[in-house]
Amino acid sequence: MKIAIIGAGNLGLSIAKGILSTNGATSMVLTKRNLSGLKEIEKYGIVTTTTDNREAVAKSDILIFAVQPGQFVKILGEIKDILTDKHVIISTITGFSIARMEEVIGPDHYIIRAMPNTAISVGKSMTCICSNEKGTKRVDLAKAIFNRMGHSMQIPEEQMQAATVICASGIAFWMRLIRATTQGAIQLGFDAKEAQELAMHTCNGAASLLIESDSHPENEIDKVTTPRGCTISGLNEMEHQGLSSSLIRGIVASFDKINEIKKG
Ligand SMILES: NC(=O)C1=CN([C@@H]2O[C@H](COP(=O)(O)OP(=O)(O)OC[C@H]3O[C@@H](n4cnc5c(N)ncnc54)[C@H](O)[C@@H]3O)[C@@H](O)[C@H]2O)C=CC1
Ligand SMILES: O=C(O)[C@@H]1CCC=N1
Repeated sequence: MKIAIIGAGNLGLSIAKGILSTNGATSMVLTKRNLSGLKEIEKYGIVTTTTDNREAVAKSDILIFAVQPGQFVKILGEIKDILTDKHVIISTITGFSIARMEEVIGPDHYIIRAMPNTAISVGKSMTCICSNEKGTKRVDLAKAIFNRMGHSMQIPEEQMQAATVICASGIAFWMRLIRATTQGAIQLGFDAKEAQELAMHTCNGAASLLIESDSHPENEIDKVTTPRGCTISGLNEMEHQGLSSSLIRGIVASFDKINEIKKG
């Protein structure tokens, strides 16, 4: 697969690293306005870098756009006349609808919107996908690409904003929970490095338990809460302090904000 990543910033570079670590491309062209931050990744034989988006599009079949929303219209305008049937167009741009893309490049292209997260760099992204394709050929290809670097789910376009909050911003939410658990472990006597190791592997174990056993969180909680034991004491105190409530309210605040940004 010949892949171009248009806009190799935080997300674009994470996707590039994920593709490299899963041998997901035969060639990869990365574009950016200033190429100095791409020196490391250029050392991989299949990677080339350029500031020329048209060159990247012409050399590739799969186009992954990862620029800021304000930069996108200009870039689409720049490359629209060289888009062909061979191209699979994938946009990761937050809040930028398929209809708005069609306004710039025309209605005859199949467009995929994908919302990955930065864990894509280590092959563990939760990526939501939607498309204007009537069939499934390109969506299946996009799913195959993102499934190599984690897990994907096809959703209606109306749910992309919510998916952004839960999956893309979600990385930051989970990081803060891991950080807080680490701080608790330090207070209980572990040094900072050990504390983080305990927190992140326990978090990984909790998610893996659910993924691999198809279980429900409360089912797993019941297994570790001894009557009158320490787990239920800790859990109940966390709930008295508003743990679930603050997480839900944070998610809703994030969703309100993303809708406000979309309105412009
Ligand atoms: N950071 C994240 O976790 C996620 C971000 N997104 C979305 O992905 C997009 C990119 O986000 P970030 O990577 O955080 O932004 P960023 O600002 O780090 O990266 C954008 C890159 O595009 C490059 N660029 C600007 N104009 C260009 C042009 N004309 N040609 C080629 N490259 C150009 C910039 O040099 C920059 O490196 C945004 O739309 C964001 O909403 C989506 C999911 C997750
Ligand atoms: O914080 C933001 O607005 C963007 C969208 C998802 C990740 N970063």
